[in-house]
Amino acid sequence: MDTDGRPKFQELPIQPRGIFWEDDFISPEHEQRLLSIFRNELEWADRPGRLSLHYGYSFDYKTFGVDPDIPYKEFPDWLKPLIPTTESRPPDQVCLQYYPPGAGIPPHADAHGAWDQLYALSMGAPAIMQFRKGEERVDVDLTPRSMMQMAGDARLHWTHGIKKRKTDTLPDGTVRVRADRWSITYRWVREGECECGNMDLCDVAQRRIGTEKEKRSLKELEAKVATQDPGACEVLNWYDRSAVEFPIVAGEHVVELGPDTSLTYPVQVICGGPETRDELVFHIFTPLQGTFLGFIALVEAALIVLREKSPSACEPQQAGGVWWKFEFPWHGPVKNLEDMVSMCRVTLEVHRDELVHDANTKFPKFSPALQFR
Ligand SMILES: O=C(O)CCC(=O)C(=O)O
Ligand SMILES: [Fe+2]
Repeated sequence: MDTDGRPKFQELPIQPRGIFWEDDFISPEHEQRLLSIFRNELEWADRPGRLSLHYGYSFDYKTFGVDPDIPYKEFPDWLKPLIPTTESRPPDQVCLQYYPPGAGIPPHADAHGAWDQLYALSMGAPAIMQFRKGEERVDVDLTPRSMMQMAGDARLHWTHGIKKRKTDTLPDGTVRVRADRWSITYRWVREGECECGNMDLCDVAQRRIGTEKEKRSLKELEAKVATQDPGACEVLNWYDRSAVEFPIVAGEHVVELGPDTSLTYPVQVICGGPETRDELVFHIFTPLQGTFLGFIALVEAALIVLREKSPSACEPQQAGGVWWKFEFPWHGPVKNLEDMVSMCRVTLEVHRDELVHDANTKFPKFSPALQFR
């Protein structure tokens, strides 16, 4: 691949096919200047784990395309020279991510329906990315200053992820300690539909077969939601495993899930208000129909974790106004529930009504106004 005169941008001779690579996309001096900007000039959320900042367009969950209502966020000056020039136009969405030691990203395939091309630039400390397909595992060392393009099989038919751990073991047995890593991922909106047909990984393929079931189950689910019995533990009973979609449920709060808005699932959580003081009502809304099966697994995994960590938290009478914080460092359809359970972070905060405001400030992501228009 040498479309713009950069002979170093070459496909790695490994499975999965489709990983194109360029070492030294930036110089060590350039990298140092960037790290200084990332460390000193950017505003990062104050919480542990992987953090993200977004540039360019935002994603609209209804159309699976660019959201015309969210203004385009110009690429900052430091970002402009880092844009790959191997595509015919600049990327539509760019995400800068910070991985402190121990942070990772669960195995996933970036949404096929929304995005076409995908590139990632690595900076700071190296980390091993694992590609997976069925039982196959392939480790790729994301060395600093390298630019990787995931195309073809690597993009569509294998998942990729970075284990959440503090060391990586190299092929020669050396144990390498993780340190701060930054990556920039670049995404181009897909024009047309993904036709890969991979039922495990493709949200388009899943949506196509899910649509029929959704229509059938929608009425029934609407009725269920209207008369639903409040209580967190009821959530699992709200859905019929064969049903694919919940109807839109009016709610007050939207929680961001996933590493960036492109891959974020909006979830509406209704907390006990004055009329439902001692009840916990937990509503889930996702217009991302194709990935909803994955989403159900996600919620299920979260609840398993939640029960294990604090069984009594599931008792509605103890709630009296509850803020649920679901943090899933995950996006894309779920294949492996075990991975999900080990990766998802669920925080349950119990508040009295008068503390709701505090919770809002503490977790600004709960505020729909801040996060989603
Ligand atoms: O950090 C990286 O290099 C890749 C992150 C990633 O897979 C993603 O954001 O989808
Ligand atoms: Fe990814």
